[in-house]
Amino acid sequence: MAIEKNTRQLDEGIVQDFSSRMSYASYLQLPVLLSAQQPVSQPVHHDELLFIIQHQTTELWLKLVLHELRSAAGWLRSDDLGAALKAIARVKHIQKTLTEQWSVLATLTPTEYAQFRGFLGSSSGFQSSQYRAVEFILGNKNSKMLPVFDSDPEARAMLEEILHAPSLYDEFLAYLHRRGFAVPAALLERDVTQAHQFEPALVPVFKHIYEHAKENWGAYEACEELVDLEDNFQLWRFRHLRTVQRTIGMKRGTGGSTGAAFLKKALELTFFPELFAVRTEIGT
Ligand code: HEM
Ligand SMILES: N[C@@H](CC(=O)c1ccccc1NC=O)C(=O)O
Repeated sequence: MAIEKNTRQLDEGIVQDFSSRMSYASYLQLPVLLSAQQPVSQPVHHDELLFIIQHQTTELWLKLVLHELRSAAGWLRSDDLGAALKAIARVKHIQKTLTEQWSVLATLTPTEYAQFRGFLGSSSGFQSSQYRAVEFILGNKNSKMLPVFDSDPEARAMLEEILHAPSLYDEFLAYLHRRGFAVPAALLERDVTQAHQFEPALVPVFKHIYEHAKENWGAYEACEELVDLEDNFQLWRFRHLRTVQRTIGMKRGTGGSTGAAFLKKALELTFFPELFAVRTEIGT
């Protein structure tokens, strides 16, 4: 039937009685999800809801990123490169969404934020356990990050587990070793609770992969996927830094750090240094 009065007629079969059936709201636990936005400002500031939802949506996506990256590491461990690459591809799309999402928060002016910032106390994104877990699994291990989670034993235990597990890169290098590539033994036996440090002897391994891509397509593709992951991660960090600069300038952070100056230092970090170093060597 054609549309009449610019109003859509409902199809015959549309289910309407959910007294004993699973509904949208019950499957998604919407009463729990949608009751978790509780502004703390008094009187409630109009813009605090934006601030809360921006963070909560980020945490939801981080939950999926973590799920995918942990699975990807596991798939590499069992030599299932295809499954690992599929998970990483999904993570890359989530990262793009998260980076784009900063533009929503950028509509919060410094004046508006200053009107409710005081109510946030000492809370800060620095205390995000899921964010820290993602950093750890990508290889930016740092046990000094743990004490802020002492009052949250579950979060601390989750982080300790990831700290003591091989990172995604550790798993990739072990995979390459099993496939016959000359990955330095020091890397395969390294203390995985520490941040990965640049290993010059790994660069020729990647040079070989890049220069013989056709014969090593899986490894080559994985290298490029990891470069994308790092690139995307840095873009998120950069947008965070710019958002911080435009909302609080050079103020100290609520978490106690120097603020923008502290965040800027993270832009010097790298997860996969040899994958960037190999660029200099290619074609020479
Ligand atoms: C107006 C918005 C924001 C401001 C002014 C801001 C400010 C800051 C500052 C100053 C820090 C340094 C730690 C501290 O002393 O507090 C920090 C860290 C952090 N923030 Fe934000 N932030 C904002 C929004 C967000 C959002 C939306 C997220 C998403 C979850 C987020 C996640 C983080 C994370 C994960 C860290 C730790 C970064 C690291 O360890 O390098 N921030 N933020
Ligand atoms: N660190 C921010 C406060 C902040 O952005 C924040 C506060 C509570 C929960 C998450 C936050 N996001 C990122 O740090 C500030 O210094 O203004």
